[in-house]
Amino acid sequence: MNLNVRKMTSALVDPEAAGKLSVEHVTVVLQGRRVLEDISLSLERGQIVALIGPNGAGKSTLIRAISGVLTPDDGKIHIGDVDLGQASPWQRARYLAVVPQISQLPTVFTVWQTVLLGRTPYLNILGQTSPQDESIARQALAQVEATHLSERRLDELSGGEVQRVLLARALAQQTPFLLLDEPTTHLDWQYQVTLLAHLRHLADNGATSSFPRRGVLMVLHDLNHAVRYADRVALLVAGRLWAWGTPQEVLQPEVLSRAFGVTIVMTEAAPDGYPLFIPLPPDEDGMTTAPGLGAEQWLSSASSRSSYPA
Ligand SMILES: Nc1ncnc2c1ncn2[C@@H]1O[C@H](COP(=O)(O)OP(=O)(O)OP(=O)(O)O)[C@@H](O)[C@H]1O
Repeated sequence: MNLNVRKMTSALVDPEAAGKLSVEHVTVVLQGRRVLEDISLSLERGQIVALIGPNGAGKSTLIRAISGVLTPDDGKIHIGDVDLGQASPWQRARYLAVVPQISQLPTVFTVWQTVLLGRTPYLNILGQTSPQDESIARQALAQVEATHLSERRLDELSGGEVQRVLLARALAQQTPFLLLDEPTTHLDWQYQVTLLAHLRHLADNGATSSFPRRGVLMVLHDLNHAVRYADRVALLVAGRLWAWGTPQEVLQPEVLSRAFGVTIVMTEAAPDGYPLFIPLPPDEDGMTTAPGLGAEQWLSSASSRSSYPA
């Protein structure tokens, strides 16, 4: 019975036709607190959206609301014409793959079993994986350079290795949209930039020619990654969308300093043409100021000196 329902809902899913994920006026109340309030934003195929904001702002909650782990108290989330609130978990899994924070993981599986779980939405009526599923899982592991870890258990891996395996599972799911909650946490600098460049490639070209242009929504704490890799930035503060737009529009030191409660300066361009964001250490009163300059003066001079590449 259940299997037939699965077959029917699968037939209704057309991820290829899904061009845009829309979050419309979403509010989430947890234990009587409005953790998200009237959030609206969108993610198109081919785009990377960075979700930034201080601890506790609601970033993970928004990822959980979009992925269906929790139900918004108000508002809607659509992919194309599909209302995700009405979609079965099976349908959602054909549209969205999620890379959660590592702390949310079961660790008893091997790497191979974990990546193969990404093929669950495509299993045949007997629940078996096909040679094609296994080939796709192998490719996904190779893409994150983790083939050599296949037989290891997740609880035997370093944080960075687990992060890459989770990305492989999401890639194996072959969905048009990817949601990643702090994907660069635990990764060393080489793997951070490799991962982000790979996500950029997935957004621009897709993993395979048969599945082009993904939409990527990711929580980032490093503003220097957001400025380089995102097409749009959503700044959440205390459950509200403080700013939404291009990196040039949102990543302004005055806005960021107010949002994070620390003086953030934007310095001259790095060799690749992007500005650098640096939080200043607090002084004895707990405030942060630039050495030798008042914060305001520093911020205005930093703004006027900094430029974004075209
Ligand atoms: N199940 C829950 N019940 C009650 N409150 C919750 C629950 N989950 C999260 N919260 C609260 O909701 C707020 C937003 O949490 P969330 O994890 O979305 O923040 P975040 O922006 O992802 O933070 P961080 O950067 O620290 O990961 C926090 O104040 C948190 O304490």
